Amino acid sequence: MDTLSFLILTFGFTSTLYLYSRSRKQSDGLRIPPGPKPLPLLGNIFDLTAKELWLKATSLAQTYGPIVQLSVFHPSLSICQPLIFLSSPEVCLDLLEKKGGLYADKPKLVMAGELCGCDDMVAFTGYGEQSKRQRKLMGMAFSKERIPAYRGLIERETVGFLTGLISAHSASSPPAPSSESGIPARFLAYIPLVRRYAGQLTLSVVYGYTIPTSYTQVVHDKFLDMAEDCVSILSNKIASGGGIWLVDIFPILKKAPRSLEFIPLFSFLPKAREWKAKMVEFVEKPFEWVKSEMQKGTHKPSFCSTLLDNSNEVVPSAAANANGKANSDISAELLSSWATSTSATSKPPPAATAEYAQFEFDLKWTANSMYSASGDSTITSVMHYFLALLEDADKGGEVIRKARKELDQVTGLAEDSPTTLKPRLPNLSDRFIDIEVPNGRGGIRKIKKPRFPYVEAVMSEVWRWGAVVPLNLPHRLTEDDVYTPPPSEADPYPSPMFLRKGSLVFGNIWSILHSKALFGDDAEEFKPDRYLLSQHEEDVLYGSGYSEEVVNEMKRERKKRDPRSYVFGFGRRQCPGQNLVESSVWLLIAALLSTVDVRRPCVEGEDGKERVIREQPEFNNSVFRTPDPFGVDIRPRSQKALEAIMHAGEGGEAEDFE
Ligand code: HEM
Repeated sequence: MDTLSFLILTFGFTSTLYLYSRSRKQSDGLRIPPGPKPLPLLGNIFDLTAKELWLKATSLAQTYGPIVQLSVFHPSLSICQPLIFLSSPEVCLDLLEKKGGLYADKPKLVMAGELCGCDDMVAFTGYGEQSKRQRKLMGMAFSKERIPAYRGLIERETVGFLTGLISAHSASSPPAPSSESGIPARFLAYIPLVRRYAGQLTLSVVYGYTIPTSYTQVVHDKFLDMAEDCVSILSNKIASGGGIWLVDIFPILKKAPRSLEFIPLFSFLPKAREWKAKMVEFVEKPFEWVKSEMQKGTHKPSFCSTLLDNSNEVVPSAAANANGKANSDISAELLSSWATSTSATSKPPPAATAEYAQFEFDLKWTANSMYSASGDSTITSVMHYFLALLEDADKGGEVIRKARKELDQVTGLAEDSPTTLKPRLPNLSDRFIDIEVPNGRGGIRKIKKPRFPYVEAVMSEVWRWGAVVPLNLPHRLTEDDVYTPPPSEADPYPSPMFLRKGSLVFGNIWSILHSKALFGDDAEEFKPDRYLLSQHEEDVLYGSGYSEEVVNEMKRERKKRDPRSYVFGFGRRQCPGQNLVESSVWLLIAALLSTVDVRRPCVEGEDGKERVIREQPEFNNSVFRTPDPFGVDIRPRSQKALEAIMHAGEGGEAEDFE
């Protein structure tokens, strides 16, 4: 298309849309959700901030109530894109969960999907056959039953991470140069280690790939670097400001000839080409690597290799013929053999059918989605832990003292622990104790009781206080909907609202997790004690003689104040990695609490006096609430703790694969 005809076509198209929209009935006489007044034509674009949009959405909810609508372009235009923010647990539950089928779709974004090549990433796939197939594959890898199989892997990486931390801070390390921010680099040394830990866990599980260097060496790994680059492009560039680009509203813009790309309006086109090339590489390279390792017979069993190796049992038509077994039974057996096996098997290559091609395509994109979604969320959780512990240290270290009181009884890491208790790191089998209590009806209730309630509370509070994905990921409404929200301070007598088909719906996780109504007036503070059970709750949940109804009612009540009910999103798109991070983040937090002290960095001023560096963290990522790098002084708590880490790193528990 030449430049002139392109411009004429674009002008004609937008004018037609505008004229058509002026006569269009929008809401069947019902009110649309409230929000700040949109500007003529432009709508609310100036209310959308690229930085910490969740704060803006929360303050709008205080003014307008738990459902707020902003629009890109004026709501009277049919080209307007409504953005709906849900800021209370009740409305998230009513819409995203109870009406889950209507709200499970994803926006079909021209820029992110078609132009940047992210259409087939799980978080972008529309609700339908493809997303169901992909979620089924992930369910096979990360169901609750599967998680114990990753125990050895999680423990090994936790030890590696601690060893790296200790070595980065040890006195014998060469003095590290100062960073650009003026903070000596050794106080920032934990960041590449967290990144490596998060990446390595998923690389092992998904692709069977092990980064060749140890945690004590500086690491630039091809797959890790690629993931970091692409996830940063995704969340900071492509999805910045809600992920809506002008080309999403006017798809015709994508056809602009290259000769127009020097105009700022069309600068998205060369960017999209560059980003797409990177995304394609990010999906293809690790998957091709697994296949080539399999051909050589040198692969380690992983999610990809197991499914590829047994594709004739997983691909639907083959599975239907295989001994008459249902597909899901075969899958469960198959994955169980993978996670416990340590050696590679080799089978003849599968037949090249359309179904097989579909299976490989799904597998490749699902693997990539798990890999890209797990990195930043895990890194962000760990950084929130360090931020919280810095505040705790400022206040005298009550959190760490209470947590250690519990952990030391098992790990023997206190200075006054009995000598009969061999000092060691915590491991995943320490987490729960199995108890059996009479259920009040002559039977037995089997319960997994947390052994360290305070450590559990620290993890819950890290997730609540930090809010890893504060605005959730956008869902798309597939049909017009009518909803009356519950009364709120801002809207005490709510009337029914019209929610338009095609609206993008954001669950404002941040506002829920920081709600005073739910968590009290001290909701802004980091306070794990808020989750500790009262004596009555302890009796009902773990004591004998209470009926199932009473126990279940108490569980329901506690669930409302459990951050896990919100941090992993809602309904049919809820995070599939939750069970894995429940274990990995728990162990990391328990191990850090047990073994290392966390303080604000100190530097020597020109006057020779020590100066504490106090940084105010900035949050510039628009999807994850990842703080910009901040300095932390991390040291082993004691000689005993140091030896426990070094000993675990030399072998011992860390090699204990199940
Ligand atoms: C603390 C860690 C994590 C947090 C807080 C978290 C949170 C979330 C949230 C809020 C969503 C959006 C849910 C929605 O749209 O309603 C999501 C989606 C997703 N997460 Fe996670 N996540 C974490 C770790 C992981 C891990 C470890 C994996 C994979 C191994 C993973 C894989 C995914 C995928 C594939 C999606 C897209 C699901 C879909 O659209 O159907 N996440 N996560």
